[in-house]
Amino acid sequence: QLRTDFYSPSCPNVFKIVRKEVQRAMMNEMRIAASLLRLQFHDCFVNGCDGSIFLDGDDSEKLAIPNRNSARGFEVIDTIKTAVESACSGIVSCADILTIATRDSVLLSGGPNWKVLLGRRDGLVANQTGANSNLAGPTETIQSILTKFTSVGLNLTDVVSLSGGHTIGSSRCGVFNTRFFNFSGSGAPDSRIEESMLSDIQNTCPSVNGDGNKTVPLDRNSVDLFDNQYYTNLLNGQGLFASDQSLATGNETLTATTRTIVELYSDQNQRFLDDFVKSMIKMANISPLTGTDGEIRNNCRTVNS
Ligand code: HEM
Ligand SMILES: [Ca+2]
Repeated sequence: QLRTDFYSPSCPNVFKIVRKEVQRAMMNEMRIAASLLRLQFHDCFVNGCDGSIFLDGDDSEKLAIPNRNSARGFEVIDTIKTAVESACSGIVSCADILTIATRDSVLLSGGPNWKVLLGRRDGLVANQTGANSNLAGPTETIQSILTKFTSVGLNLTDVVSLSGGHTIGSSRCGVFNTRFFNFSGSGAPDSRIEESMLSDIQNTCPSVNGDGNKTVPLDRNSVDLFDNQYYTNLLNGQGLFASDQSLATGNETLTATTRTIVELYSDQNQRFLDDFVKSMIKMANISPLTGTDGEIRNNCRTVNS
Protein backbone atom coordinates (compact mmCIF):
# COMPACT_ATOMS: atom_id res chain seq x y z
CA GLN A 1 0.00 0.00 0.00
CA LEU A 2 2.93 2.32 0.67
CA ARG A 3 4.55 3.70 -2.48
CA THR A 4 7.72 5.54 -3.42
CA ASP A 5 5.85 8.27 -5.34
CA PHE A 6 3.14 8.91 -2.76
CA TYR A 7 3.94 12.63 -2.46
CA SER A 8 4.77 13.24 -6.15
CA PRO A 9 1.56 15.13 -6.84
CA SER A 10 1.05 16.68 -3.40
CA CYS A 11 4.51 17.56 -2.10
CA PRO A 12 7.15 16.96 -4.75
CA ASN A 13 9.83 18.87 -2.82
CA VAL A 14 9.57 16.87 0.38
CA PHE A 15 12.77 14.91 -0.31
CA LYS A 16 14.80 18.05 -0.95
CA ILE A 17 13.49 19.75 2.17
CA VAL A 18 14.16 16.80 4.47
CA ARG A 19 17.62 16.21 3.01
CA LYS A 20 18.60 19.84 3.53
CA GLU A 21 17.43 19.87 7.14
CA VAL A 22 19.15 16.57 7.99
CA GLN A 23 22.33 17.90 6.40
CA ARG A 24 22.10 21.06 8.45
CA ALA A 25 21.49 19.14 11.68
CA MET A 26 24.44 16.83 11.00
CA MET A 27 26.69 19.82 10.31
CA ASN A 28 25.79 21.03 13.78
CA GLU A 29 26.17 17.59 15.38
CA MET A 30 27.15 14.45 13.49
CA ARG A 31 25.59 12.18 16.11
CA ILE A 32 22.09 13.36 15.22
CA ALA A 33 22.13 10.89 12.29
CA ALA A 34 22.38 8.01 14.77
CA SER A 35 19.72 9.51 16.98
CA LEU A 36 17.26 9.75 14.09
CA LEU A 37 17.98 6.18 13.00
CA ARG A 38 17.27 4.95 16.51
CA LEU A 39 14.02 6.95 16.60
CA GLN A 40 12.75 5.04 13.60
CA PHE A 41 13.49 1.72 15.30
CA HIS A 42 11.78 2.84 18.49
CA ASP A 43 8.80 4.26 16.58
CA CYS A 44 8.23 1.23 14.37
CA PHE A 45 8.43 -1.38 17.16
CA VAL A 46 5.62 0.31 19.11
CA ASN A 47 2.22 0.48 17.37
CA GLY A 48 3.99 0.27 14.01
CA CYS A 49 5.61 3.19 12.17
CA ASP A 50 3.02 5.79 13.12
CA GLY A 51 4.99 8.61 14.74
CA SER A 52 3.69 7.56 18.16
CA ILE A 53 7.13 8.18 19.66
CA PHE A 54 6.81 11.92 18.90
CA LEU A 55 3.75 12.51 21.09
CA ASP A 56 4.40 14.46 24.29
CA GLY A 57 2.73 13.78 27.65
CA ASP A 58 2.79 11.81 30.88
CA ASP A 59 1.76 8.69 29.02
CA SER A 60 4.21 9.27 26.18
CA GLU A 61 6.65 6.72 24.80
CA LYS A 62 9.36 9.31 25.39
CA LEU A 63 9.06 8.56 29.12
CA ALA A 64 9.29 4.77 28.73
CA ILE A 65 12.47 3.25 30.17
CA PRO A 66 14.30 2.63 26.85
CA ASN A 67 13.65 6.23 25.76
CA ARG A 68 13.82 8.39 28.88
CA ASN A 69 16.98 10.55 28.88
CA SER A 70 17.99 8.51 25.90
CA ALA A 71 15.91 9.01 22.75
CA ARG A 72 16.91 12.27 21.08
CA GLY A 73 16.38 14.20 17.88
CA PHE A 74 12.85 15.43 18.54
CA GLU A 75 13.78 19.09 17.97
CA VAL A 76 15.21 18.20 14.57
CA ILE A 77 11.99 16.43 13.64
CA ASP A 78 10.08 19.59 14.67
CA THR A 79 12.34 21.71 12.47
CA ILE A 80 11.89 19.41 9.48
CA LYS A 81 8.13 19.26 10.01
CA THR A 82 7.91 23.07 10.10
CA ALA A 83 9.90 23.34 6.86
CA VAL A 84 7.76 20.67 5.17
CA GLU A 85 4.53 22.30 6.39
CA SER A 86 5.52 25.66 4.92
CA ALA A 87 5.97 24.02 1.51
CA CYS A 88 2.92 21.70 1.60
CA SER A 89 0.62 22.15 4.56
CA GLY A 90 -1.22 19.16 6.00
CA ILE A 91 0.16 16.66 3.51
CA VAL A 92 3.19 14.80 4.92
CA SER A 93 2.94 12.66 8.06
CA CYS A 94 5.46 12.77 10.88
CA ALA A 95 5.93 9.02 10.42
CA ASP A 96 6.97 9.55 6.79
CA ILE A 97 9.21 12.49 7.68
CA LEU A 98 11.07 10.19 10.08
CA THR A 99 11.38 7.50 7.42
CA ILE A 100 12.91 9.93 4.91
CA ALA A 101 15.12 11.57 7.55
CA THR A 102 16.39 8.16 8.66
CA ARG A 103 17.33 7.16 5.12
CA ASP A 104 19.11 10.51 4.66
CA SER A 105 20.93 10.08 7.99
CA VAL A 106 22.33 6.72 6.90
CA LEU A 107 23.25 8.00 3.45
CA LEU A 108 24.93 11.17 4.76
CA SER A 109 26.90 9.03 7.23
CA GLY A 110 28.50 7.25 4.29
CA GLY A 111 25.99 4.41 4.16
CA PRO A 112 23.73 3.12 1.39
CA ASN A 113 20.99 4.98 -0.44
CA TRP A 114 17.56 3.49 -1.08
CA LYS A 115 14.06 4.44 -2.18
CA VAL A 116 11.70 4.78 0.77
CA LEU A 117 8.08 3.68 0.65
CA LEU A 118 5.67 6.40 1.81
CA GLY A 119 2.04 7.04 2.63
CA ARG A 120 2.04 6.33 6.37
CA ARG A 121 -0.34 8.32 8.50
CA ASP A 122 0.19 9.40 12.09
CA GLY A 123 -1.26 7.49 15.02
CA LEU A 124 -3.70 8.98 17.49
CA VAL A 125 -2.22 7.47 20.65
CA ALA A 126 1.11 6.77 22.30
CA ASN A 127 1.78 3.39 23.89
CA GLN A 128 4.16 3.73 26.84
CA THR A 129 3.53 0.16 28.01
CA GLY A 130 4.33 -1.09 24.53
CA ALA A 131 7.56 0.92 24.47
CA ASN A 132 8.56 -0.67 27.77
CA SER A 133 7.85 -4.18 26.58
CA ASN A 134 8.64 -4.24 22.83
CA LEU A 135 12.06 -2.61 22.79
CA ALA A 136 15.13 -4.71 23.58
CA GLY A 137 17.65 -3.92 26.29
CA PRO A 138 21.45 -4.22 26.14
CA THR A 139 21.60 -7.18 28.52
CA GLU A 140 18.95 -9.26 26.78
CA THR A 141 19.69 -12.62 25.19
CA ILE A 142 19.53 -12.98 21.42
CA GLN A 143 16.61 -15.35 21.90
CA SER A 144 14.68 -12.72 23.80
CA ILE A 145 15.55 -10.02 21.24
CA LEU A 146 14.56 -12.40 18.43
CA THR A 147 11.17 -12.94 20.05
CA LYS A 148 10.57 -9.18 20.00
CA PHE A 149 11.64 -8.94 16.37
CA THR A 150 9.53 -11.94 15.36
CA SER A 151 6.42 -10.41 16.84
CA VAL A 152 6.72 -7.53 14.35
CA GLY A 153 7.52 -9.80 11.40
CA LEU A 154 11.31 -9.60 11.45
CA ASN A 155 13.71 -12.57 11.59
CA LEU A 156 17.14 -13.50 12.93
CA THR A 157 18.97 -12.06 9.90
CA ASP A 158 17.13 -8.78 10.52
CA VAL A 159 18.34 -8.86 14.15
CA VAL A 160 21.94 -9.13 12.96
CA SER A 161 21.72 -6.64 10.08
CA LEU A 162 19.75 -4.03 12.04
CA SER A 163 22.07 -4.35 15.04
CA GLY A 164 24.54 -2.90 12.52
CA GLY A 165 22.75 0.38 13.21
CA HIS A 166 25.23 0.48 16.08
CA THR A 167 27.88 1.35 13.50
CA ILE A 168 27.09 4.98 14.32
CA GLY A 169 26.16 6.82 17.49
CA SER A 170 26.89 6.63 21.18
CA SER A 171 25.67 5.20 24.43
CA ARG A 172 25.60 6.51 27.97
CA CYS A 173 27.97 4.77 30.37
CA GLY A 174 25.18 4.07 32.82
CA VAL A 175 23.28 1.72 30.52
CA PHE A 176 26.10 -0.79 30.02
CA ASN A 177 29.02 -0.28 32.41
CA THR A 178 28.25 -3.06 34.89
CA ARG A 179 29.38 -5.40 32.09
CA PHE A 180 32.87 -3.90 32.46
CA PHE A 181 33.07 -4.44 36.24
CA ASN A 182 30.56 -6.95 37.47
CA PHE A 183 29.11 -8.90 34.56
CA SER A 184 25.75 -10.46 35.49
CA GLY A 185 26.70 -10.53 39.16
CA SER A 186 29.94 -12.46 38.62
CA GLY A 187 32.06 -9.80 40.37
CA ALA A 188 34.25 -9.61 37.26
CA PRO A 189 34.05 -8.03 33.80
CA ASP A 190 32.64 -10.01 30.89
CA SER A 191 35.59 -12.21 29.87
CA ARG A 192 34.77 -11.69 26.18
CA ILE A 193 35.92 -8.06 26.28
CA GLU A 194 39.20 -7.31 24.47
CA GLU A 195 41.80 -5.95 26.92
CA SER A 196 42.47 -2.47 25.53
CA MET A 197 38.75 -1.80 25.30
CA LEU A 198 38.27 -3.10 28.82
CA SER A 199 40.74 -0.67 30.40
CA ASP A 200 39.61 2.16 28.16
CA ILE A 201 35.94 1.82 29.09
CA GLN A 202 36.72 1.16 32.76
CA ASN A 203 38.54 4.51 32.78
CA THR A 204 35.90 6.40 30.84
CA CYS A 205 32.92 4.82 32.59
CA PRO A 206 33.95 4.11 36.20
CA SER A 207 31.58 2.06 38.31
CA VAL A 208 31.69 4.45 41.27
CA ASN A 209 31.46 8.23 41.23
CA GLY A 210 31.27 8.25 37.44
CA ASP A 211 28.89 10.25 35.32
CA GLY A 212 26.42 7.70 34.01
CA ASN A 213 25.34 10.14 31.33
CA LYS A 214 28.77 10.41 29.77
CA THR A 215 28.74 8.86 26.31
CA VAL A 216 31.07 6.56 24.40
CA PRO A 217 30.94 5.40 20.76
CA LEU A 218 28.96 2.26 20.00
CA ASP A 219 31.44 1.47 17.22
CA ARG A 220 34.74 2.32 18.85
CA ASN A 221 36.75 2.36 15.67
CA SER A 222 34.33 4.18 13.39
CA VAL A 223 31.75 6.17 15.34
CA ASP A 224 30.47 8.45 12.58
CA LEU A 225 30.89 6.28 9.49
CA PHE A 226 28.17 3.89 8.40
CA ASP A 227 30.29 0.81 7.69
CA ASN A 228 30.81 -2.82 8.72
CA GLN A 229 33.46 -2.04 11.37
CA TYR A 230 30.83 -2.84 14.02
CA TYR A 231 30.92 -6.52 12.97
CA THR A 232 34.71 -6.68 12.89
CA ASN A 233 34.68 -5.27 16.41
CA LEU A 234 32.39 -8.08 17.54
CA LEU A 235 34.80 -10.68 16.17
CA ASN A 236 37.57 -8.91 18.13
CA GLY A 237 35.71 -8.79 21.44
CA GLN A 238 34.98 -5.11 21.06
CA GLY A 239 31.20 -5.05 21.20
CA LEU A 240 29.89 -2.48 23.66
CA PHE A 241 26.70 -4.21 24.82
CA ALA A 242 26.38 -7.85 25.79
CA SER A 243 23.53 -7.97 23.25
CA ASP A 244 25.97 -6.91 20.51
CA GLN A 245 28.81 -9.18 21.60
CA SER A 246 26.58 -12.25 21.86
CA LEU A 247 25.90 -12.06 18.13
CA ALA A 248 29.51 -13.17 17.64
CA THR A 249 30.76 -14.90 20.79
CA GLY A 250 29.44 -16.52 23.95
CA ASN A 251 27.43 -19.50 25.03
CA GLU A 252 23.96 -18.61 23.73
CA THR A 253 22.42 -21.22 21.47
CA LEU A 254 21.69 -18.75 18.66
CA THR A 255 25.25 -17.40 18.57
CA ALA A 256 26.38 -20.21 16.26
CA THR A 257 23.90 -18.97 13.65
CA THR A 258 24.36 -15.25 14.15
CA ARG A 259 28.16 -15.53 14.15
CA THR A 260 28.07 -16.85 10.59
CA ILE A 261 26.21 -13.70 9.54
CA VAL A 262 28.56 -11.47 11.56
CA GLU A 263 31.53 -13.05 9.77
CA LEU A 264 29.88 -12.50 6.40
CA TYR A 265 29.21 -8.81 7.11
CA SER A 266 32.66 -8.27 8.56
CA ASP A 267 34.14 -9.76 5.42
CA GLN A 268 31.86 -8.06 2.89
CA ASN A 269 30.78 -4.47 3.58
CA GLN A 270 28.49 -4.43 0.54
CA ARG A 271 26.65 -7.50 1.76
CA PHE A 272 26.02 -5.75 5.09
CA LEU A 273 24.78 -2.60 3.38
CA ASP A 274 22.45 -4.54 1.05
CA ASP A 275 20.98 -6.57 3.91
CA PHE A 276 20.67 -3.49 6.11
CA VAL A 277 18.61 -1.75 3.41
CA LYS A 278 16.34 -4.79 3.03
CA SER A 279 15.80 -4.98 6.77
CA MET A 280 15.22 -1.22 7.08
CA ILE A 281 12.51 -1.40 4.42
CA LYS A 282 10.90 -4.30 6.30
CA MET A 283 11.12 -2.40 9.58
CA ALA A 284 9.64 0.76 8.06
CA ASN A 285 6.73 -1.38 6.82
CA ILE A 286 5.62 -2.54 10.27
CA SER A 287 1.82 -1.96 10.52
CA PRO A 288 1.59 1.46 8.86
CA LEU A 289 -1.66 3.40 9.10
CA THR A 290 -2.93 4.15 5.60
CA GLY A 291 -6.02 5.40 3.78
CA THR A 292 -8.25 7.20 6.25
CA ASP A 293 -6.75 5.64 9.40
CA GLY A 294 -4.95 8.00 11.74
CA GLU A 295 -4.27 11.54 10.57
CA ILE A 296 -1.66 13.91 9.20
CA ARG A 297 -0.55 15.62 12.38
CA ASN A 298 -0.08 19.40 12.26
CA ASN A 299 2.51 19.20 15.01
CA CYS A 300 4.42 15.97 15.57
CA ARG A 301 4.14 16.35 19.36
CA THR A 302 0.34 16.39 19.59
CA VAL A 303 -2.66 14.86 17.91
CA ASN A 304 -4.85 17.30 15.99
CA SER A 305 -7.69 18.86 17.96
C1 HEM B 1 18.85 -5.51 18.76
C2 HEM B 1 18.56 -4.96 19.92
C3 HEM B 1 19.02 -3.58 20.31
C4 HEM B 1 19.42 -3.23 21.55
C5 HEM B 1 19.48 -4.11 22.78
C6 HEM B 1 19.79 -1.83 21.49
C7 HEM B 1 20.20 -1.08 22.58
C8 HEM B 1 20.65 0.21 22.51
C9 HEM B 1 21.09 0.98 23.65
C10 HEM B 1 21.08 0.50 25.09
C11 HEM B 1 21.51 2.19 23.18
C12 HEM B 1 22.10 3.35 24.00
C13 HEM B 1 21.01 4.02 24.80
C14 HEM B 1 21.51 5.13 25.70
O1 HEM B 1 22.70 5.50 25.71
O2 HEM B 1 20.67 5.66 26.43
C15 HEM B 1 21.35 2.17 21.75
C16 HEM B 1 21.70 3.20 20.91
C17 HEM B 1 21.50 3.18 19.55
N1 HEM B 1 20.83 2.22 18.83
FE1 HEM B 1 20.29 0.40 19.51
N2 HEM B 1 19.63 -1.39 20.21
C18 HEM B 1 19.15 -2.42 19.46
C19 HEM B 1 18.78 -2.35 18.14
C20 HEM B 1 18.93 -1.24 17.33
C21 HEM B 1 18.40 -1.11 16.00
C22 HEM B 1 17.55 -2.15 15.30
C23 HEM B 1 18.80 0.09 15.54
C24 HEM B 1 18.54 0.73 14.20
C25 HEM B 1 18.48 0.06 13.07
C26 HEM B 1 19.57 0.72 16.59
C27 HEM B 1 20.20 1.93 16.49
C28 HEM B 1 20.83 2.58 17.52
C29 HEM B 1 21.58 3.81 17.35
C30 HEM B 1 21.88 4.49 16.03
C31 HEM B 1 21.98 4.20 18.64
C32 HEM B 1 22.78 5.46 18.99
C33 HEM B 1 21.82 6.62 19.16
C34 HEM B 1 22.47 7.94 19.48
O3 HEM B 1 23.70 8.07 19.43
O4 HEM B 1 21.71 8.89 19.80
N3 HEM B 1 19.59 -0.11 17.67
N4 HEM B 1 20.80 0.97 21.37
CA1 LIG C 1 30.92 2.82 11.92
